[in-house]
Amino acid sequence: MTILIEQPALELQVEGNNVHAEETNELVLEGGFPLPKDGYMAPEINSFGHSFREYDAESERQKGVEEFYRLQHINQTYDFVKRMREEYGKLDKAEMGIWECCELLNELVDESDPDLDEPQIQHLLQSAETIRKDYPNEDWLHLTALIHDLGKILALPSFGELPQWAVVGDTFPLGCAFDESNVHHKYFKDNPDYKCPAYSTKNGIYTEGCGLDNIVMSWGHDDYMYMVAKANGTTLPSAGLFIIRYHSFYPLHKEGAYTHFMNEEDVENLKWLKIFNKYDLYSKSKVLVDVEKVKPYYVSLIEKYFPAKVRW
Ligand SMILES: O[C@H]1[C@H](O)[C@@H](O)[C@H](O)[C@@H](O)[C@@H]1O
Ligand SMILES: [Fe+2]
Ligand SMILES: [Fe+2]
Repeated sequence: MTILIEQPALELQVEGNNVHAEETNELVLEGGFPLPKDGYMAPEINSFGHSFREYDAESERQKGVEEFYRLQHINQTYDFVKRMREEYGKLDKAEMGIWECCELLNELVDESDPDLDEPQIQHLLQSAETIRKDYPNEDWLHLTALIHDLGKILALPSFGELPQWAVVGDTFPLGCAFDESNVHHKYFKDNPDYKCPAYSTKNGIYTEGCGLDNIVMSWGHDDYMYMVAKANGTTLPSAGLFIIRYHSFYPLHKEGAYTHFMNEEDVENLKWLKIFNKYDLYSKSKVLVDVEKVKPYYVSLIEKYFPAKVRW
């Protein structure tokens, strides 16, 4: 069922290369989900003058990004992920609040990202502030955006200082064939799993429709943050947790690969992930957010959805 509700129009806002088109005045309710009509006009080029996620274009970041994917594709194996899940599942690395964690990302620059070379705290706030403008009433979505990349602390010394190939970049399932839509797919041929017959068919060790929850994904900030949020009893809705866990799974949400593993709940949650993705990707900009100015709002959301101290 689709219900149309009148909504006040928002003004046109232009910030650097981010343009928010005038919001349409209709809010579409589909199966209980309020989905504003496509109001966000994404910029066409990134801060380096290229299209977003252009992995082959010659740019100042291209070489480093490709080398990143070479290492990631060789080293992420089924056994490696199992070990990581066990180690980080202990949540014995630190105790701290969510905002404190955001501040730790002040220093970290993501080597896998062709579109942004700013510290990660800026990316968190840029995506949260952009989605907040278009979805003012979905506060869970603002908080989801704020925390979706917090798992990148895995690269910091007190969290094991994992190499970036074990922290960032797009994610993909292990235990089945690597789909060709993965960026720089060619480097998988040097992954030990590539030669393992049990992992080389379309379904591999899984069955169709088994649900993404049963799939072993490459290890990184997504699965780690999902683990942390869940084990600490967050009250974020299931769509928020799904966004956190699969936002780097571009082969699925952008290319439509691996969709045969989804179950009904995944299909519902994927709708929100696709919305979120626009803000995650296209909000990347050289125009920085004033951290102190927006802090009180986000601290209030953290209090609503998380305990004061979180185990990491
Ligand atoms: O380079 C990006 C990284 O910055 C993101 O945090 C991750 O979610 C993406 O999937 C990845 O490709
Ligand atoms: Fe991410
Ligand atoms: Fe992100």
